Amino acid sequence: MTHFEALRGASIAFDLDGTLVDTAPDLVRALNESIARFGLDPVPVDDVRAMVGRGARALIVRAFDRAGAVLEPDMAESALSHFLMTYGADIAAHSRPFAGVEAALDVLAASGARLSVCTNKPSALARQLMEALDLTGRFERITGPEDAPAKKPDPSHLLTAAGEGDAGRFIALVGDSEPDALAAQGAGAASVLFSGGYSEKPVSTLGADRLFDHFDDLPAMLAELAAGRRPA
Ligand SMILES: O=C(O)COP(=O)(O)O
Ligand SMILES: [Mg+2]
Repeated sequence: MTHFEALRGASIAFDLDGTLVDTAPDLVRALNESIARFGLDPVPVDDVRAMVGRGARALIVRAFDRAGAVLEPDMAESALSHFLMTYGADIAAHSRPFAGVEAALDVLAASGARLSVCTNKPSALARQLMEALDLTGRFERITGPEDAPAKKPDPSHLLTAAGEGDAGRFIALVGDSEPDALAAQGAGAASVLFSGGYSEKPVSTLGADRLFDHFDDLPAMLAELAAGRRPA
């Protein structure tokens, strides 16, 4: 297997929804069941892809905004708890890692990189999904929004996910949307965005250090960035 020496000791954090795993089919089912109770029409899956990334509550708010419907606070609580329950009841019916994810993680791990998850998905659901897809053991840490001082785009989320390590080490966040790019930039880390994920805005407008279309290209891209950032 290929090894990339520049990645030894690097901390590479991954976003979950829309980056490691294509979760939209299960998210859309739970979202549509939750909003149907308030008379809202179903949101098509492609629209949901542009609405994920800022957490479960934001997803509900965006669905109401999209329908031009008023969301009272008690309705928001009820829709959110229904969504969390429905989604958690069958979290990985159709959700699968994107093509090439496991192979890319193998190369990064073999290169000595330390891997973590940095997600705005509620922590318990993130852990449940990772278990269901047998991905947990590949990561040092799964850091959801409840595990950090503040969630993405706050850089403290990425720094919590990256954990302790040498001060000058290479840190990157591999994500798919604006909160990922901003968290990486705020932390002084490299931002690498997947073009096949979920983003409200075109990923090319988010100021990322690199964009990639397929996970096969990711390890070499990270290695090149890490080599460039190495202190002389
Ligand atoms: O659940 C969300 O809204 C976002 O999750 P992500 O940070 O893994 O993309
Ligand atoms: Mg995401």
